[in-house]
Amino acid sequence: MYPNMPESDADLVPLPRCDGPKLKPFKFNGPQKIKFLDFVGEGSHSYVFKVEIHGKIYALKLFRFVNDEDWDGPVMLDREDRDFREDAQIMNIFAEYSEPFYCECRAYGRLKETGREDLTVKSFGYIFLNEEHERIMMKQFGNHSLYFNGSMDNESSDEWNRCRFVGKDERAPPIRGIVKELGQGTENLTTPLAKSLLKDIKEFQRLGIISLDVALRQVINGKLSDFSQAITIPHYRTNPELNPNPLPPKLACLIWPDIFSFSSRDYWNFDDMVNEWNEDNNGNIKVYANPGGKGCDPKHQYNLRKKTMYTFVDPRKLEGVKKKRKREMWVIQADEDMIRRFRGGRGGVHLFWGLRDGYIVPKIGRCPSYKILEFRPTFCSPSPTLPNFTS
Ligand SMILES: Nc1ncnc2c1ncn2[C@@H]1O[C@H](COP(=O)(O)OP(=O)(O)OP(=O)(O)O)[C@@H](O)[C@H]1O
Repeated sequence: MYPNMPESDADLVPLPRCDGPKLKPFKFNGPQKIKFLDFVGEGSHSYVFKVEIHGKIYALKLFRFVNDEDWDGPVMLDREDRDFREDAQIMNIFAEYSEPFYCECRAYGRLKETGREDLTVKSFGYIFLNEEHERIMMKQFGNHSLYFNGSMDNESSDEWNRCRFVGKDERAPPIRGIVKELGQGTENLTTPLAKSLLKDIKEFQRLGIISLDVALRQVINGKLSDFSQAITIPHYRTNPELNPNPLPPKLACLIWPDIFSFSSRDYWNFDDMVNEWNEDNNGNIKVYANPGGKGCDPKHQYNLRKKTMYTFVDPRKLEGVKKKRKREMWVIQADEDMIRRFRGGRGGVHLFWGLRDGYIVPKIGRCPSYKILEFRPTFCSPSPTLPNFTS
């Protein structure tokens, strides 16, 4: 699940290995040589440093080995008695799509392959920090109480998270990092910035990248810059073809409301960001995704007469990578139950997932919306075919 310490450059393959976009390794052109200059910031998944490599300045985001309950893997999703934590194979199937480091690799991979790196701060590839640099970094920034083993505010008391998957040589897996352009955060939301961020959210979604954790603290150089929770298509949450083929229709039907919920949530978070800014700063920014910034208040978001709900982009269509782009909203038929689930702006329909025959599948018995979906097959919407990025 966590890559082992590489024995040579040949081990540094584009990651993750699962279907979909990948990030290449950073090119050191020789042995790893990083000069740590400053501590820049931290988040729930990482510590970020200002570093110098070959005379150039970068931001280096080093990822924690977050607790299994805190990422979209079998432990968080399944919540049943069976303990997956020590099963590297099972953990890996999910991790390659959903563990924070891989989430970020996949999102950056998609931006690169589609030529849309302009949407965020530039990434120059991933690194595995070698033991010498880890020692130097921990010593140099000891005053920041760096703790990589566990989630923020919930650190594991021992090295278990990281060290349960040691390689043949018994060495702990390396700390994983992504080298990025060093930028500047902002505490100031303005109308032009809000407009530009809203436009960017739609662009990310058209490229099949959602769950953007939209918040002002994520904005670097005027761009959303944290993809540690991003879902990038193809993903088991969005693509039935990653599941047993053919996926029984009643399972395929379960998939899209989940992704509709994630897609909408990016806009609710955007509206929250604007509302919070206005409240805290006596501001008057009027840029909202949903009418009046009221999220999923049915009065605004739904046309109750026609019983439709919408979000702005169907990310599965990957319109952003096509030559002729359609700018259609994603409009769905809704029933009272679905509307009830979205009411209040934070709900939606989310699935539980599990493993069957090595594939990730929705768990029927645990799916709150199973009944609705089973009896209303019109809710099914086929997953579009993925374009071939290499052609
Ligand atoms: N490229 C960058 N240039 C300058 N500062 C950065 C850069 N990337 C991140 N930072 C700083 O580091 C902090 C943590 O980064 P980031 O939000 O990417 O980490 P995270 O662990 O994924 O956070 P979160 O808890 O929001 O998911 C940011 O809030 C920001 O202050």
